[in-house]
Amino acid sequence: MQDVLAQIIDTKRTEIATLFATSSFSDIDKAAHAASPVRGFTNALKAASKTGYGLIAELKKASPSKGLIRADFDPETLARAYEEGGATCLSVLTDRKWFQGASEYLVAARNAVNLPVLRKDFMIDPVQIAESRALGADCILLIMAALDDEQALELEACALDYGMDVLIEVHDASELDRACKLKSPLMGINNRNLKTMDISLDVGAAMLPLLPDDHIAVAESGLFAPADLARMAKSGARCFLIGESLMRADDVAAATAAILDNPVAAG
Ligand SMILES: O=C(O)c1ccccc1NCC(=O)[C@H](O)[C@H](O)COP(=O)(O)O
Repeated sequence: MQDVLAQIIDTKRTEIATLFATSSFSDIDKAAHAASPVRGFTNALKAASKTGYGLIAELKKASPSKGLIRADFDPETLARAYEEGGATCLSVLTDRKWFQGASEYLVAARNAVNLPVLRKDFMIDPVQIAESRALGADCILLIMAALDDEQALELEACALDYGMDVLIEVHDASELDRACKLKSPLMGINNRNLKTMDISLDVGAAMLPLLPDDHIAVAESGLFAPADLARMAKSGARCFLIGESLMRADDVAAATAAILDNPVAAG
């Protein structure tokens, strides 16, 4: 039995074959060059973390580990609530099979706000990078556990050529070593093991201090309360990626403000 990440990557191979059956790379590349200008994702996080926390708030309808997370999932409403609550950037899951996401959600969410947007999907081929820019994405995710060094370099170069930022994601020290050979300074430490789906904040606590000083650390997954952010902050993170805990809130704007521990925005 394959691990979860390997199964998701198999899905991506099938999706890419389907995409190439109907479109050429050059069609998608043209659309990427015609897309609306990028909003600076890394710069927004850098600016936010100078005075407080930077938050990447995730639109996540469902997940392999939790099933359906939010039934009344409306990307425009949720994006506006995140912006109102003080999020710095958005992350939108576009994978259909495993997360009940959609490319359309990214377009709708980005059009509803002024925040930079990460396309949260599983990138293994340059055509997905071009497609992400064509959809309007400002940043893409590269998961080191899903890529070899050559693939990571190629995909990062492709994203940077389109002017997008890249969030590199690691879960252990050997992935971090490999990630440090890339150019992007934005480094996510995922508390979730994507192969087993186990979550432990001990991962962030141990890994965050290992990041070189010229990198911007993003603590990802399993963050449910201000105390969780405080624990990651103690280990060096000023930026956070949060999905499930905010998606489950009745009042998403208030929950966003509250997890940032920002009483003004929380009203
Ligand atoms: O969320 C999952 O179950 C999952 C399973 C397999 C691969 C990736 C997965 N999630 C991606 C993420 O890491 C999270 O969406 C993101 O960091 C937010 O995490 P959370 O706040 O715990 O929803």
